Amino acid sequence: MHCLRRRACACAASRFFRRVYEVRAVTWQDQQLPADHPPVKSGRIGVLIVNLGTPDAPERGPVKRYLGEFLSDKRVVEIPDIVWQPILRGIILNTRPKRSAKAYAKVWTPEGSPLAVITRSQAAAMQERLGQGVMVEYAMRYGQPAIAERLQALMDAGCDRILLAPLYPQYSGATTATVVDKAADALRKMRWQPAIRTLPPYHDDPAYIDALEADLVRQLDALDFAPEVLVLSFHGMPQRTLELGDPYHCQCQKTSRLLQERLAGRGLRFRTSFQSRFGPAKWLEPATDTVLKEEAAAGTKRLAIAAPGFSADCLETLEELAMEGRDEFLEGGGTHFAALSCLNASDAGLAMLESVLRRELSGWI
Ligand SMILES: C=CC1=C(C)c2cc3[nH]c(cc4nc(cc5[nH]c(cc1n2)c(C)c5CCC(=O)O)C(CCC(=O)O)=C4C)c(C)c3C=C
Ligand SMILES: [Fe+2]
Ligand SMILES: [Fe+2]
Repeated sequence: MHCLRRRACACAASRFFRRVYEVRAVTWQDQQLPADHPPVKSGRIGVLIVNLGTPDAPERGPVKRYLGEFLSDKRVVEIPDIVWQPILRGIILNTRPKRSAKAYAKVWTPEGSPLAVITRSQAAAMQERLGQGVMVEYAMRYGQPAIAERLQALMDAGCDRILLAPLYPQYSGATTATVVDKAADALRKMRWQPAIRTLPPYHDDPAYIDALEADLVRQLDALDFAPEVLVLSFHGMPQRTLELGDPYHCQCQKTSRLLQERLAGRGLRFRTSFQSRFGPAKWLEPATDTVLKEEAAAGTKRLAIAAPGFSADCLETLEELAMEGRDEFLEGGGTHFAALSCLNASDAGLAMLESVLRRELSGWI
């Protein structure tokens, strides 16, 4: 501190403190920046859209890397490392990647994994709709583009207020919370942090229910058959997470109830179910595959299925529901099956995203 005040002094400590002082002085005294100083933040607003993540290619190696990161997240698999890591590294990562890569190959597009392609187009559409006053980026919780890197990109562009928007309508520790944790890991390392807001779950938001209603009605009306049953399938979670207080199950049930109220009067019967069971523990029930088999066995001939909890079509909807689910239902005796698309970058979906983002940005824009 002594050398800071004696600006004529040329000792090393003085040179160091003078440099620190000059940088701080930008805000304190509005002095000129040194030529090599990084750009000073200029008070822009950023939005970081985040989804789950997906492998870089539908091949064993990239799928193994992706699953290794995903399934090592303690928010996703809540088993102590000493027990879980040997199972994961010794068994799961030696068997599952090959099988999952085959499944990914069935849904892969020339532009890449559906989840990545759709998330990218949602971010581009939000940039267009929110205008130049807001900078929109997207990141993935697992894999690329990484949250820390895109947060830094927003800050480098001058954003000092950032809305972190995990695109999960229903909150769960394994999805929403782990995105916030990962962003916090990056923020923890920053001297000068941006102000952060997070997008709350929007499972019962009228804008979300409106969008689902409009998009599902549009798709149901375009079918060449009239379904008797509409299955609303949500991603599953271990039953234990519900018992420990995770609100995910209740939020799925609420979305389902609100949607059924909107679609009442269309002559449909509704089933709510949970898909993608993983491992031997008990998961939320009823399981989607069980419901499809039950319906077929009970004589239902025409069935449609939608996945309202997924903001973008992905392996779980395009392969598990639209391919495996179809086979299960038709092999059981059903005659007509339709897997309806997620909101994706539909007009209804984008209007809903814009509406929830604008609400969270209020006071900033
Ligand atoms: C313990 C395992 C898993 C939990 C818990 C889990 C929760 C969960 N996942 C999603 C959304 C998605 N999951 C996707 C793929 C996927 N999920 C698991 C396991 C758990 N998910 C695995 C192993 C996989 C990979 C595919 C496979 O090998 O079967 C995807 C699709 C990703 C893609 O690349 O397309 C999404 C989306 C939610 C919303 C959720 C909890 C609420
Ligand atoms: Fe999953
Ligand atoms: Fe519940």
